[in-house]
Amino acid sequence: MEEILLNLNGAQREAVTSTEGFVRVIAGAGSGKTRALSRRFAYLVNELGILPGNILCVTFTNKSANEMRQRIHNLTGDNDTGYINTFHGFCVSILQEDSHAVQYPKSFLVLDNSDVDAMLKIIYEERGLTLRDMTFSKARDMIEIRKTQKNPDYYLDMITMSLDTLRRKYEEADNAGDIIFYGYLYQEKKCFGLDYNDLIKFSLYIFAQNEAIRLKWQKRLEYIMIDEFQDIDALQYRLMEVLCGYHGNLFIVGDPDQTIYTWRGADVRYLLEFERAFPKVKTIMMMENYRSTPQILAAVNSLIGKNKNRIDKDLLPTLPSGAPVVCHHAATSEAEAAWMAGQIQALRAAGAEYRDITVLYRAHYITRAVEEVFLRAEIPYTIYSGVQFFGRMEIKDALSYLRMIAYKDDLSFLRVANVPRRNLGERRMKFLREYAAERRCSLYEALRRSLEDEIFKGTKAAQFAALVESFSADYAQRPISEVLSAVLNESGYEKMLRTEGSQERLDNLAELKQSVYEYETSCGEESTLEHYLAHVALFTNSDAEDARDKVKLMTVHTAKGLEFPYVFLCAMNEGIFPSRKTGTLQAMEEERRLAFVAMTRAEKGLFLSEAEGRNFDGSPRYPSRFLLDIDPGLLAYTEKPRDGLIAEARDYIAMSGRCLGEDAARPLFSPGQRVKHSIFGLGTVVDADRSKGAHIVQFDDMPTPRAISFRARLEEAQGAR
Ligand SMILES: Nc1ncnc2c1ncn2[C@@H]1O[C@H](COP(=O)(O)OP(=O)(O)OP(=O)(O)O)[C@@H](O)[C@H]1O
Repeated sequence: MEEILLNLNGAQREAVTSTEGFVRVIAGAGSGKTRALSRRFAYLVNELGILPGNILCVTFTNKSANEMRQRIHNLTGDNDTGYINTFHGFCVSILQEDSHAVQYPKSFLVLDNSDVDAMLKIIYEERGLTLRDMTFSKARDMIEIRKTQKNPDYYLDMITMSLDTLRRKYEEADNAGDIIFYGYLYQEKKCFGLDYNDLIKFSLYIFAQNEAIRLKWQKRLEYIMIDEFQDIDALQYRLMEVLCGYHGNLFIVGDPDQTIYTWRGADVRYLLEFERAFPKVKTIMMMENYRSTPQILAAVNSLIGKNKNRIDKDLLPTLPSGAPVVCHHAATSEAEAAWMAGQIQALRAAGAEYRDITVLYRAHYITRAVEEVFLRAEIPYTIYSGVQFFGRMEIKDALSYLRMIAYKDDLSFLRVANVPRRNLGERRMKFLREYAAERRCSLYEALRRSLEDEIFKGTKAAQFAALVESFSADYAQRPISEVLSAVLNESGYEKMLRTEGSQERLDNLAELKQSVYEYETSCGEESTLEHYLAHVALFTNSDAEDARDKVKLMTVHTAKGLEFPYVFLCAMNEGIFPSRKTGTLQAMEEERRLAFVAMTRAEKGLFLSEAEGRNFDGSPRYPSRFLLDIDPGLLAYTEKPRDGLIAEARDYIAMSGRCLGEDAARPLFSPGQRVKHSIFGLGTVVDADRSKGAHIVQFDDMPTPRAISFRARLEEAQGAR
């Protein structure tokens, strides 16, 4: 008993030992939620003698489920760790046992995105649809929306209709939306496949239809615990309600400030209104933070305090004082990365390991500059979310186009000849391979010589050859950046990505173009295409060995729930973080929570940075509003942005704030209040006009009043005229 409660504070002990009834823990970042949750599991098993198989512990990701399983195994020594899983994972357990109730076999398939795409491909081919009718990514979204919102009862078709009837429904569909939707349902049923929505819907259906099965699960789950409750969605909530319906022992933990999945249907109200939904709810608050230094906590409290829709609560420090939060402004992304590299080397010199250091960012494409600098500085790193920049499909494709122009080699040919589709499939490739082997020439040469052959009728082989020839003829006289842009355009490659709706890939290509441009401007005479290709080859080959001591690079979403001794949060610029896609006040608050999640990952050191430069659309890059949100007294600047830049940034933010409707919520100066303008000096507010977005001010040194836009900052002033 003592061991289980060892090193827990009062609130944590209470959370661990309050086993019966409905318990809600509202906890701050780093306040030991995970510790409390795993100890509670151990307490139930070791102290109360509950069987692990009668406990359900729901986590947000598979990764945290694995970690939780490990922790609980260490605490209980029991190999049976019960149901520790995500909601979807748990539904797989339900269906593996009870899918017979819907006439599905135990061996049903759980579908992932690539399975869905494969099904879409069949439907498009069968019904003559093209990406012009709907891109795959749009089709996947459409299916998701129909399943969750428009046709929430769709699963009844899957369960109750015979395969033939479902097929007929698909065949009778006459518009792209219906064809794709019913085609997909048919394909799913045909292979007994279930996607994430189906897993929960099917489980709920079985529970609703079959009381015996429902009671079996309800009785089995004597205790239910749910982590990251702030990100629960409606279906998951419904499932939870059913599952706890017999014993009524439900324990939930969440932090409203860490809601970052609203865009996927999460609803923080389930956490905030929990006590209204269930009887006799006990609420425990955990605000003491054991992770970060008081300096880091002061900065994050200052940031999250700027969100208007939140319960006011500060994280309370428990650790001794540490280093100040460092903030750096750089002239370019490269300079920013170089600064980070310098700081990392300094941390190493002071005794830190590379593995203690993590670089966080909002969007994948940010890693390009960081990776280049780290490679040069020989800082070992590993990317946790997604693929390394130069290993990404679209980057490899784009570089292969360049190589095709310069070298016409077989590898590049194989990579791009049929991307986008030119009808050069396996049969024609085989023909080229045989031709090339016989005549000892390259595949491209083989193609060029056989363009007239019957086999290439109806293909775009001739256009491809013409493209390569025309670029080969004059690339040496053109800047590489221009060649790259032109070839991505004329080859149809970018168009293909646009039709697929792959915005992230397009962003990555824009980043590649930017890097080529920087390479040209910094290399002078040496900047030939061949030189450039040799230069990037170093990056593409660099993912070989896997030593353990490495700096980690990951997106903020991936970092959820993790902690690291030193955190670098980079590219803190408007348009990146907050993302340029942020269109509403709510979304902006979610971005701020995301920044909060990022910063609260840091234990000993937090380094914030941003760089001037241009966005992909050519607009200037400003420091992020999230940096400006933090009380400047809490940041130690190694290099501060110019005052002019900060003023421009504030203007920009004020303007974009108006688009978000921020002004509607902004407190105004009231008539009679004294204010100070940076140029006009002291004055008295006559009126405030929201529709005009301006205060009317009578300045002391002016004969008539002026309307001063909300964009200009007026400061509160004391003293009568
Ligand atoms: N009572 C305690 N005394 C000392 N250290 C603690 C205590 N509780 C938790 N910790 C430590 O504090 C850190 C944060 O704990 P944990 O990871 O459980 O937090 P969390 O609430 O899940 O965080 P987040 O929501 O930010 O991901 C861990 O390093 C943990 O070991």
